[in-house]
Amino acid sequence: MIVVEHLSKHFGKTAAVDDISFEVKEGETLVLLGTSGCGKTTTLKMINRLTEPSGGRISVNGKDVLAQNPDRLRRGIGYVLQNNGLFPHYSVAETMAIVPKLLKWGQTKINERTKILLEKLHLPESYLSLYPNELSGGQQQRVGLARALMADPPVLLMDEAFGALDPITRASIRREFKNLDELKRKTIVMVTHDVQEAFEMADRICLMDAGKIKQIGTPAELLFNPADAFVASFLDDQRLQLELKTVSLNDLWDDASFTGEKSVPEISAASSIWEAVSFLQKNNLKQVCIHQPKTNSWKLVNAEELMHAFFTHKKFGS
Ligand SMILES: Nc1ncnc2c1ncn2[C@@H]1O[C@H](COP(=O)(O)OP(=O)(O)OP(=O)(O)O)[C@@H](O)[C@H]1O
Repeated sequence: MIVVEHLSKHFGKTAAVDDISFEVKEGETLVLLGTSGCGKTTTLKMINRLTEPSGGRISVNGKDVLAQNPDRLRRGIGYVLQNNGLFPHYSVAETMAIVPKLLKWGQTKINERTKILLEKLHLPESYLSLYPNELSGGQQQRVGLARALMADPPVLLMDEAFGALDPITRASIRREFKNLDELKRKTIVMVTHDVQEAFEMADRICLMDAGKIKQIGTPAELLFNPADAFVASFLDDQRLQLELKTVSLNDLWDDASFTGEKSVPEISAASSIWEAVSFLQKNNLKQVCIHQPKTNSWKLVNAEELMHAFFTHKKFGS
């Protein structure tokens, strides 16, 4: 879907992006992760030509982006800006109508799509007349996403989309966004410097440093097969939490000695260990029943057995 080949960007003597190549498959979420100044935003902005590359090639859906009219290209790629990027003098309704108007949609179609997205993003219709300064950070974030989704673009670029939010709102909004059906169908490239966020949102992570790619792979690959010492140490501070979020109940299914028994409450085997333990804690439960949809079977487990299985799991246990 998106193919980046030998892409570079120099600002004077600074090589902001230095000969990087990667692909993003259709429907995949790729997270560009790395410390401040490593070239994430510059990479993202070259995909929709807000920044012109110094060298290399990018194609979206088989078409070279440099061969396309930049305005037309951008109308087909949703973009959620750092700190929302909402225009202060545009109401929510006007903000959501920006791209549809460029695409010459009629007012009825704009109203219909606006209504659908407000509902999906849990924004009341009464907000349509409000301006950004009348909205909370979380609400602004929802409007920023709604604006990017109006024309239902197949590709979405998100730059530190949750950056301006407090940690609790940030975690709950990104969980909500991850489960939005509108986002599940899209090819997404997302920039963040937040490791936990990257691990929660990504199908694959592209870890960058000083304009180069250090490793690109699934969260589990980066955690359990780091390409080098830089990758390992980048994740070290938060390793335990990341492992608990990455290893699923499915991963432990075969070698854990849980009791096979059907009961309620139930949790899917696709859930992470972190989700299972949080579920037990939040609901003040001693045991939870794991459901394995593939074989339609169940296993009963308590928190102690779960943690024991996690720490003795053979494939991981770094
Ligand atoms: N317009 C510009 N002019 C000059 N230098 C720039 C410009 N944009 C970015 N840079 C430089 O390029 C490098 C990469 O910047 P970039 O914004 O891509 O990093 P980043 O990883 O997204 O960082 P952050 O998370 O802080 O946004 C930095 O050294 C930055 O100072």
